[in-house]
Amino acid sequence: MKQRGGSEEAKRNAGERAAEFVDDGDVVGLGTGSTAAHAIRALGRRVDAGLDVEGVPTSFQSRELAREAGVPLTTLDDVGNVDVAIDGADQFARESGALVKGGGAAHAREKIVDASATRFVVVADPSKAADELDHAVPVEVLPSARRPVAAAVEALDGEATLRSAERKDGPVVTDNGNLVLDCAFGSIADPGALATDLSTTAGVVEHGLFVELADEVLVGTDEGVERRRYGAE
Ligand SMILES: O=C(CO)[C@H](O)[C@H](O)COP(=O)(O)O
Repeated sequence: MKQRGGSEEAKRNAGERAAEFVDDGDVVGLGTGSTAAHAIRALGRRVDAGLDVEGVPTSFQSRELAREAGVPLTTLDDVGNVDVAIDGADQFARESGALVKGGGAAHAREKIVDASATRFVVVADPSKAADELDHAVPVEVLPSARRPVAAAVEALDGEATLRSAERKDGPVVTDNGNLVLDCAFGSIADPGALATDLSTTAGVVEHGLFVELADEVLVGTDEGVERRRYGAE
C-alpha cells in the first residue's frame, strides 16, 4: 500500500480509535488508504473477539484488506446506507472539516459510502491539516472526457494533470475504469462553490472535494488522538 503523509504511529492511533466507535450490529463504511487500513485491521480484531458488524468497502484495496482481516462484507445495494464510515483524507480544513480525498483514486466510491453514513469519521495525521485547502483536487473523468474536462478546469483557473501509473506505462485507471485528473487550484477559498462547479462539468464522474460531509476528524499523533467535531451532533 502507498505510504502518504505522517508517521505510521500517528495513523495507527487515529485508525484504531475510530474502530472503537463501531457498535455491535453496525454496518461500517471501510475507507481506502494507509490510515483507514489501521481501522479495518482493528475492526477485524474486534470481529475476532465477537463483534457483529458488516463492512461496505470503498475500493478493491479496502475489500481485500477487510477479507484478510476477517470483516464480513456487504454492499450498499443490500443495506442502503451505513451507520459509521471511517475514511482517510489527503487534506482537511481545520475550521470547516472540508476535505480533499482521492490520493488513492477511490474518491467516487468513497463519496457514495461516506455520504450515506449516519456518522462519517475521518482519520488523519497532523500533516493533513490546513487553514485553507490547497491540495490538488483529484477529478475522476470518463476516458472520452479527459480533454474537455481539463479545459473546463483551466476556465476555473486550475491546472489539470493526468495521473500516471507508477508500475505501468500510461495513466491510472480507477476501479470504475475511468481516468483521474489532479487539478491544482492554489488556495481554495470557497470549496463549496468549486465543488458545485466541478460536479456540474460534463464528463466528471466525481471529484475529491468532500464539503460538509465529515462529522469529525480524528487526528492521530505519536502520543494519542485529537478529536475535532463538525456539524450538528
Ligand atoms: O482518499 C483516499 C483514497 O482515495 C485516502 O483516504 C487518502 O488518500 C488518504 O490516504 P492515507 O491515509 O494513505 O494518507
